[in-house]
Amino acid sequence: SSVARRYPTREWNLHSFDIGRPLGKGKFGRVYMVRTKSEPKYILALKTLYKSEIVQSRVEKQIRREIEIQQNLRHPNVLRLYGYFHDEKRIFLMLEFAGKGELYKQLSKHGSFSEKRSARYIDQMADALSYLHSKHVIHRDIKPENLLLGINGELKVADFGWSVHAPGNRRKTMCGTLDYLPPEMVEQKEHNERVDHWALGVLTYEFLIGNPPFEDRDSVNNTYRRIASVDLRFPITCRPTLEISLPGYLLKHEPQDRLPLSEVMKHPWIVKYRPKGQIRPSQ
Ligand SMILES: CC(C)NC(=O)[C@H]1CCC[C@H]1Nc1nc(Nc2ccc(C(=O)N(C)C3CCN(C)CC3)cc2)ncc1C(F)(F)F
Repeated sequence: SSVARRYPTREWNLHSFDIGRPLGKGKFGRVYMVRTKSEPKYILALKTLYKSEIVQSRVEKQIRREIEIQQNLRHPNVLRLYGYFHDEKRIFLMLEFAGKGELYKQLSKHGSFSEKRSARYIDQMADALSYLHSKHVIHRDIKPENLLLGINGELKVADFGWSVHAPGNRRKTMCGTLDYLPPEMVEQKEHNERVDHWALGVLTYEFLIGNPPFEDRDSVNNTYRRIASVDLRFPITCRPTLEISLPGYLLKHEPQDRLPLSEVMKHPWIVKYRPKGQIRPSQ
């Protein structure tokens, strides 16, 4: 854009920052809380990626795509990537600092979330996903570990390492949990942005119940089978009210049968817990 031409991004380097406390370990290196030395003093999260590890895991293309995609995104529920720089050994991502940290830590601490908290997170997720899909970006890796919390507890979708421009056909082998994979990815078929609708259904279920719906801790193959057959079961103890119905509309085998995100945001359970007086961009 013309703005970029007039204000070229200034050269950033490690000396531009005061390094604060480590926030934890990312996939390819540590994450630090940092502050810019020059005014205005910004607090950021600086994510370190070791080039050697990126080359070894052959994910250079993925990292490049993650940077290119996330740098162009602007949404309150999507973690900002302000810029990046590198030295001979490392790449540094200048990311938005999420004041309340990692959502999965809250989930494991509480076991599961209340209806109100779950509904508010899912509402924000649906908003973020409809924004991403409007830019033809599929996240493809929605799960609690990839969600952060802003200073006011607002949800921030992060880690675009697996995101692609739709439609996608993943070639790399997946790592990490299978629990969030939809049938079409388990069956290695072509997939589209509806994979994120499926993952939203898994996320809703896990927030409310405390574990993902198709999990089988003992057998990966059985998890595959349960996903492919959409073997969805609700614990007898669960409250047979509205809140359980949302996963049922998203966890459909056929991608086109999954509830559109605009409908998720109008679902009675979501509307019921939306903060009063909160306006939503009209879908
Ligand atoms: C999505 C992705 C997969 N995940 C990540 O990248 C992880 C890897 C390591 C940290 C996190 N990355 C980020 N974390 C924050 N904020 C943050 C994190 C942790 C705490 C926290 O609870 N402690 C320090 C606690 C404080 C209390 N003590 C006891 C334990 C640690 C507080 C704030 N902002 C931005 C990022 C980002 F993403 F920009 F890098």
